[in-house]
Amino acid sequence: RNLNGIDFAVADLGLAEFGRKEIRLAEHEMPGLMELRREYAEARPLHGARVAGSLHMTVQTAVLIETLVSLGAEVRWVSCNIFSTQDHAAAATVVGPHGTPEEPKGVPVFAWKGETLEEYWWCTEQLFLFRDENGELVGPNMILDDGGDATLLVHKGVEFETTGVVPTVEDDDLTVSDEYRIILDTLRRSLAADAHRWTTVADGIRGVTEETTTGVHRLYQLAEQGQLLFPAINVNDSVTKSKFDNTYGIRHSLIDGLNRATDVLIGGKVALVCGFGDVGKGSASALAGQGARVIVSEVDPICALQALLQGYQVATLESVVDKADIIVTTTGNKDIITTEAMSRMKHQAIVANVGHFDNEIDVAGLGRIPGIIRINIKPQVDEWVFPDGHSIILLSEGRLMNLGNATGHPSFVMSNSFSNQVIAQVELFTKFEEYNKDVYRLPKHLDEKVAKIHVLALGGELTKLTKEQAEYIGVDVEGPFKPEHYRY
Ligand SMILES: Nc1ncnc2c1ncn2CC[C@H](O)C(=O)O
Repeated sequence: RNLNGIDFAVADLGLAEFGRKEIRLAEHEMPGLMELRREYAEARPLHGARVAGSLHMTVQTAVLIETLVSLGAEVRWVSCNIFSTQDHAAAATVVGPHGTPEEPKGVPVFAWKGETLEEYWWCTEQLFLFRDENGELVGPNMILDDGGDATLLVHKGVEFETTGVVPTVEDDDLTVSDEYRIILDTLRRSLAADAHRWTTVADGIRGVTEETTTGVHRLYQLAEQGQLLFPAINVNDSVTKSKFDNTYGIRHSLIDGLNRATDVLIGGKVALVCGFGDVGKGSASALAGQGARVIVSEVDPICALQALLQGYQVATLESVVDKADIIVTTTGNKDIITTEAMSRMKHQAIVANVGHFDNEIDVAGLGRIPGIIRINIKPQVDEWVFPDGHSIILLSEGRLMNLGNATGHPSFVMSNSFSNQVIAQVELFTKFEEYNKDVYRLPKHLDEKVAKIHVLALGGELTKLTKEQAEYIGVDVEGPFKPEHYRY
């Protein structure tokens, strides 16, 4: 739809008032973003920026978007997951703080909870349709990505425009996901309409800032292959992002998701956590905190040793999957939970994924088991009954369940992550000539700056180094306090 010159596709603009109330409450919990608004209010460093954002359209993201706008940016937004949008936040973002549902004054958003995959990729295409002052179509000059889907569309678009052809895949080729077929169809239509569209878009992009582990992995792969079309800042590996959001965010939202989805008692149960990275660590501690007996599976001996020394049993999935009541995947890898594993699970075992993509659990394979029955309990909660009568309870169809079954990480922890996003957007937009087509991280002093805002917001008191102490450990009184290789 288009109202007052703003194009958008959201569930219901009537939810905007409710969304605005929750955004206002969230602002109080997001001191990093509010501090950056104050600091940059004069300079408006993002004036002229056209930011295409693909990141879960939640209340917290609405505060991020309105921070980017307050720094001068023009923004278009989609969610990066078909279940993660909070419809009232999407509505409030379109209406804006000073608009009304009849006369919106906010930001174009194309996102609603429960999109089909076709709708998801249609939304992602809308992201790139900015208009200049003459109303002419113009692309974004910045991407803010979470998982890399927006970046992927541009890169695949350029790849196929270069070769002049979009590959066709056989209908019975099971190695190609339904989702990738939709991406190919999207780009096939795009090439037919304009064979230079994505090349033109890519030429106009100064850089991308990437939110999450999985998206960052994709960027390093593109950079290694020399195929990265523009500079990238890896926001995920700011310490104040991955050591906080990934660990303490999931510690809050995994339990939230399990409780809203199943209300099952977690205490006394056996919980299998696949992966003991930043997300696995937060997941394990949350489940242990509820009284579950936590077993961890890991490929990396260092993470496995950490799990053992924190008191968790470390075993292979195959050896314990028939004893687990709750199974959570956090690996960022694929094919972790196979149909064979699910066929051996306890009756009504709960299967949940908190990795970015849905390929950790073989949901497509589950649907192909002869005689399998899917019983929808409620949105994003399905019971899958096997021919032998046992069933598993699969959350959010194997997609991110903390956002699908609950509302994702809480505001305060997202304030850390999104402060890094805003700083990274300003850095790349204003200094893009200083960057090559490679992947960068923010300097440590900015990481410490984000941390300091949030320490003080929680009433923490920082101790100051004396000049002598600073010299003794070879740092500046004001930091950075640690060498690059320090691991926190
Ligand atoms: N509340 C949230 N708003 C936006 N994104 C969220 C929220 N909770 C988790 N995420 C996912 C982003 C996270 O930083 C990641 O790494 O994927």
